[in-house]
Amino acid sequence: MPETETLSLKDPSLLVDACLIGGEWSKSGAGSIEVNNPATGAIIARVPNAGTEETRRAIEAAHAAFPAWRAKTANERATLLKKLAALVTENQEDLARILTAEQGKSLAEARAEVGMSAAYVTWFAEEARRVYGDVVPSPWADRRILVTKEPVGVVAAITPWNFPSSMIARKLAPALAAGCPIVIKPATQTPLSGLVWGLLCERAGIPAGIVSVLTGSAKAIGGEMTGSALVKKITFTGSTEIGKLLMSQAAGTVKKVSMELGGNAPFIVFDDADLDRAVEGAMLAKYRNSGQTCICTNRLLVQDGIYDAFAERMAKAANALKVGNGTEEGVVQGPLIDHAAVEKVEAHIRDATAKGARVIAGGKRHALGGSFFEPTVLVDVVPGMAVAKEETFGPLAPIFRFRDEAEAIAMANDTEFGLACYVYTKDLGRTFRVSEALEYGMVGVNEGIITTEVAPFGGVKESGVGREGSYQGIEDYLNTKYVCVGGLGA
Ligand SMILES: NC(=O)c1ccc[n+]([C@@H]2O[C@H](COP(=O)([O-])OP(=O)(O)OC[C@H]3O[C@@H](n4cnc5c(N)ncnc54)[C@H](O)[C@@H]3O)[C@@H](O)[C@H]2O)c1
Ligand SMILES: O=C[C@H](O)CS(=O)(=O)O
Repeated sequence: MPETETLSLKDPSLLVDACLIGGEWSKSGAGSIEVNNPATGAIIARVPNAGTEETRRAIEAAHAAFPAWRAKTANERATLLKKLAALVTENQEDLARILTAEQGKSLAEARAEVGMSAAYVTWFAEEARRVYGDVVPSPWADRRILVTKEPVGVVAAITPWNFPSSMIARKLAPALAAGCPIVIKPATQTPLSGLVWGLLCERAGIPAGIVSVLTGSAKAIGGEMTGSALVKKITFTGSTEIGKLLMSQAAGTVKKVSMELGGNAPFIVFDDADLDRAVEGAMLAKYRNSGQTCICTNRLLVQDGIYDAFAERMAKAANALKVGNGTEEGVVQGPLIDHAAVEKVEAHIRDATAKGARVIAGGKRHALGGSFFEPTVLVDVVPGMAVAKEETFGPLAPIFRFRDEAEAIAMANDTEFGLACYVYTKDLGRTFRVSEALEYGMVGVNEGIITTEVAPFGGVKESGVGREGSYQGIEDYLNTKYVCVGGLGA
């Protein structure tokens, strides 16, 4: 029987173990679900196992609250969102501790994620007041052409465990800014960072029913969200497999969809790159959140001339990473989310080494046990190995080699995914040639960390549909309306 663990919080009320449904805190559902700390296995909370009935109530409450919310001025919504951002910032330490306890990432990364969450809310508080329309020159003397933007209505959001706070922020903020209510289902593994959004929205003065947060059966909640005619948009962040399922379920009522899905990011290093900068960037792009981010590099493509030097430096840097409980000072690699994640990393290492790859750093479960894994580097990796095609989602850096620009581009694009990619070179012409040839939604040039609320985040191919963040991020929560005003006389 796992032990229980009490988190040390300045404000213990931020550890919320009930669902927010139409402004009411509820423990309704089929029993409860344990929330475990992946670093210790301890139970940190139990949350409701809500299902279809609770979801229906939340959707109906959102539908009822929508007219008054959309009738508020953009400035009134912006003011409430700024209060919400201030509450996130004021409680950053507690929110980070809750996040680390249920997800495992280091406290430093958890603080950064909470900071990014506040940044998304602040950004869309500002964007709320910039939802512009158009007045178009009319082809008719007696008519005028107006184009306006209107909130789509009730939004349903389903989010992943790897960024359990910021993935909610970059959906909740544009939805509310645009005038839409939202019903949120956080990941089963990390519900607490989701439920607390409901509490903070309540404390910010956002009206009852505008934000609901439900934990429980993903299939039942998702089925009600995608099947309800009252829900006008589905916004999902998670695996491509589940994204495709939700898109098909949403088709029945022709809902708008935003999909932020899986990745398989190539990290391309040319002979002329700044080697130290490339290794630094690769370490960030690979091992952030112990390799469990959608834009983590999944394949390192290194040109022949610097292959050995790059691999040696990567191995040295990987061996220097401190692995442990995210609350420990200096720890930069927490546990993987669960044992299935560990088994996937092991399967990719087994497959690659069976086909000729060599381990030059890590390569096995960490001595700490549980779901801790050694930061690993493989060399002599070639296409045809599982790591070339499958998203590892763990601390595994497989290094492929390439001869020239054309081969690098062909290797990088040889995947059904198209989320993020990285290119290291000092050559300006090559920067533009390669960036333009790569089939991805985002390109980091000489940078391993590219996420910001001001830029459009999203992918092409099977990495998704739509963009989050930037001025574009609010567009997905708006409908366009064309108004032709006639009978005006010459
Ligand atoms: N593109 C991005 O911005 C982005 C960000 C984070 C994670 N991801 C991707 O997400 C994956 C890892 O996250 P994950 O393991 O949580 O993904 P997942 O798809 O397994 O789960 C994501 C969410 O979907 C829910 N879900 C699962 N089955 C469902 C169903 N049948 N109906 C409704 N909801 C269901 C889960 O409970 C969770 O809330 C990786 O592929 C990663 O690349 C993408
Ligand atoms: O896992 C995917 C997230 O979108 C990571 S990021 O924090 O937005 O880069």
